[in-house]
Amino acid sequence: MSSFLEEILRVKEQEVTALPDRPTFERNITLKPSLRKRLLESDHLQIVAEFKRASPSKGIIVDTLLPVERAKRYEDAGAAAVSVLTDQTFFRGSLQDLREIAESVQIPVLRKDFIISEKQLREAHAAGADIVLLIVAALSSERLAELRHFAAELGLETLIEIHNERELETALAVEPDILGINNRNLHTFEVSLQTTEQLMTQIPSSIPVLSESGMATPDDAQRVAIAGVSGLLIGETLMRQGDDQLPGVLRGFQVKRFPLVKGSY
Ligand SMILES: O=C(O)c1ccccc1NCC(=O)[C@H](O)[C@H](O)COP(=O)(O)O
Repeated sequence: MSSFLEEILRVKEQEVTALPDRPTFERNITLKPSLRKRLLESDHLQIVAEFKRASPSKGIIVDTLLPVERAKRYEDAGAAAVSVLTDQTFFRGSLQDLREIAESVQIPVLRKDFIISEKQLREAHAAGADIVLLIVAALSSERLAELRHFAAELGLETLIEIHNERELETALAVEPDILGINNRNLHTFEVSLQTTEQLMTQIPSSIPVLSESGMATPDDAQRVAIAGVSGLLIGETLMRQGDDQLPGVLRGFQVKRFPLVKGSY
């Protein structure tokens, strides 16, 4: 395990210990339409647009945007879902960001965090998330299976994230709703789209795949589209766009899928 991941998991263990078994608030909105379904049915790459103030690799990205305002702009620009980083210590996010966004948009909302406990899943559900991230590198295969199962019981879709072949095997064993290939190396923070290109050769076409991290231009989207992904998870590039530029930039990433899905020929 990378030392960064070890550090973040130490902090998560402490946070989880302090969490109540059951959230002190209840979900007050219904679940949104399935992202998995949209990924499977669309003939263009679908964009999961991330609300990301800061990151371990870049420090502060932008701290002047309001979560609800930006999420609504993502939705208006055609994003398929909003990803909300809820980690405070390393990404300056919060569960409050997620609650506010989930109450304000009609597209599904992903809780992007380092989830290691059922408590966090209950909390995500109560706050209004529709999808949760489970990172294979952060969990034993047994815990991954338990958390995946519990998320399904709550009605949450799972985005199961991998970085390499070994993690792919573990992820496939738990039948992910959506598979995420993260192009960012957790040891060096370097980003390489080759990670997506290489792993896509081993993934059955029945599983919708998001390529995550490092998407800067439509050429990047085209590259991973050719490899066969169904969508992209994009944070920094979208966060850095002004309101006027955002729709055009987001549209630029919505390139045609390969192989073209049934009905789109
Ligand atoms: O973004 C980071 O620096 C980072 C470092 C270590 C673990 C995770 C990290 N980011 C979480 C993500 O997966 C990204 O926020 C997401 O894929 C979007 O990436 P990008 O488009 O490159 O902002």
